[in-house]
Amino acid sequence: MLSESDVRKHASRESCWVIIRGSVYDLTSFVDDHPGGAAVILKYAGKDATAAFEPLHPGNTLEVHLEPKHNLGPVAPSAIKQSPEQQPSEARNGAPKAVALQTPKKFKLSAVINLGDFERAASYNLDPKAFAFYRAGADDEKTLDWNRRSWQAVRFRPRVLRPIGKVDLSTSIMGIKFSSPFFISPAGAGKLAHPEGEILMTKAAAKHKVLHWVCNMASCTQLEMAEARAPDQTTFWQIYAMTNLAITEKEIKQAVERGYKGFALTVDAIRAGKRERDLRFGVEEFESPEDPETTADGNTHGGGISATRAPVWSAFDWPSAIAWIRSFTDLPIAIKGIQCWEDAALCMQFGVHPWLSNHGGRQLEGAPSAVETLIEIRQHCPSVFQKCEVIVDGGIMRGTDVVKALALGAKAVGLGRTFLYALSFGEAGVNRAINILQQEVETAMALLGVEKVEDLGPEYVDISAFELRARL
Ligand code: HEM
Ligand SMILES: Cc1cc2nc3c(=O)[nH]c(=O)nc-3n(C[C@H](O)[C@H](O)[C@H](O)COP(=O)(O)O)c2cc1C
Repeated sequence: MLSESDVRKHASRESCWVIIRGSVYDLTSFVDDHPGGAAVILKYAGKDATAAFEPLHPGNTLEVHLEPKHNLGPVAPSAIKQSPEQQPSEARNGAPKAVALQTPKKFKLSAVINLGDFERAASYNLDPKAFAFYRAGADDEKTLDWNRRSWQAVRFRPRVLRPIGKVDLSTSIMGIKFSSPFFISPAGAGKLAHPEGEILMTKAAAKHKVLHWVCNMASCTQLEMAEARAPDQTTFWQIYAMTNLAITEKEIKQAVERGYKGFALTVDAIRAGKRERDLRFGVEEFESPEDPETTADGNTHGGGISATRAPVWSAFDWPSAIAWIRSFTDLPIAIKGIQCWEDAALCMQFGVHPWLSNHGGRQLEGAPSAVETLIEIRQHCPSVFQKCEVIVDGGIMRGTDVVKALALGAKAVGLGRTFLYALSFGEAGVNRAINILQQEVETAMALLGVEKVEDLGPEYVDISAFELRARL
């Protein structure tokens, strides 16, 4: 059986062994193919990576992505005792799988009265590294901030003295009826917030009949999340095309078999954005003498948990991407990461739905917010709204933001971070986030003089702030 000292000898890119769940893996040939980048793996070369690995990966990742030759067998029980300082903070706090529940909650769910409170709560309650991973945006995080502020720049044009009774939030999204026009956007690593991970989002979504658009980078498996569905619940699946397309193809086929009824292909992440919050955490740990070296060219290994995403398949063009995904399913497809009207028009041409998103400001700093892209489409190619369902996300913090998006032509409005933060309180947190949003949307529609989602239109909003910007 391999021992602690055996593993320690393989702590470099040239020979990289790690321990995960008591087994030794030789990742030397895998390091440069790792979808989360080489740096994170090299940081744990020669050490036990279980605590860092678990919350970020579905339970079957090792079986799906590694060949049997990578598994060198079990490690002797005494292997790799790290000092508390060397361990990742989640491991220091106790059980490896969850970060959030190991520390007493400082910010109670009962104190949460709006969606922004979930972020404040998470900043108190979550492990700082986990919070940084969720919160991070690219570069100076200006796009992340702008996503939020851009909804505020849209003003309402309310109508009064209209009889308003029950406000009906229900709508259909890609052919399926839901109780609300907002949904849980695909966002991974849910076990950083709660040990049960994203299945709790599926359960809360079932309770409220809202859409959970499940993420393929989730920390629960596709099967677990399918099994968590209520009998009458519909969920959709999000895809990254990985360099090993065969793996993604299998994933899509299984998603169809497992009853996912709609798909999104995410196309805005062929490289990872430079998320400096993550990098700073990496650098802080990196300075310990145990960590890998800064190389002569000034690069560092171990630069944060999402710093250098490697191989997402980046050779697709429009015809090949759509033909590829269409060869697996006739179900509705959205292309996630549309950021200009020309690409929205291409979605229309190829019979798919445009999902206006800049990945929550995590990718290209300077990218437009979904508001700006909605306005562009209205100006240059309004037929997109007739032929496609336009989906949006990014910076939605209020019911009023949802209503503004719908008025500008969106069919469905996603929220990413908010539901991850809410998940730190378990299913109850996600339930509360949905309740808060439903109440805020309901109030905003009533005050606007509208009873039904389909009655919202551009006459209810004033976008002159954006026209002024365009003229300058
Ligand atoms: C040991 C074998 C490992 C395998 C087979 C593996 C596999 C994967 C795969 C397949 C993904 C893409 C997500 C998915 O489709 O499931 C991923 C993402 C990722 N992995 Fe690993 N991984 C390994 C080790 C590690 C380790 C030790 C870390 C240390 C923290 C790590 C951190 C990450 C991160 C940060 C992401 C990206 C998450 C994101 O940006 O959303 N991985 N990994
Ligand atoms: C921590 C985190 C992980 C994410 N993971 C994914 C993912 O795996 N796939 C994807 O298409 N989008 C992913 N996103 C982007 C979200 O789907 C969504 O576009 C974004 O969060 C919306 O912005 P918001 O967080 O301001 O609501 C992620 C976002 C965050 C914050």
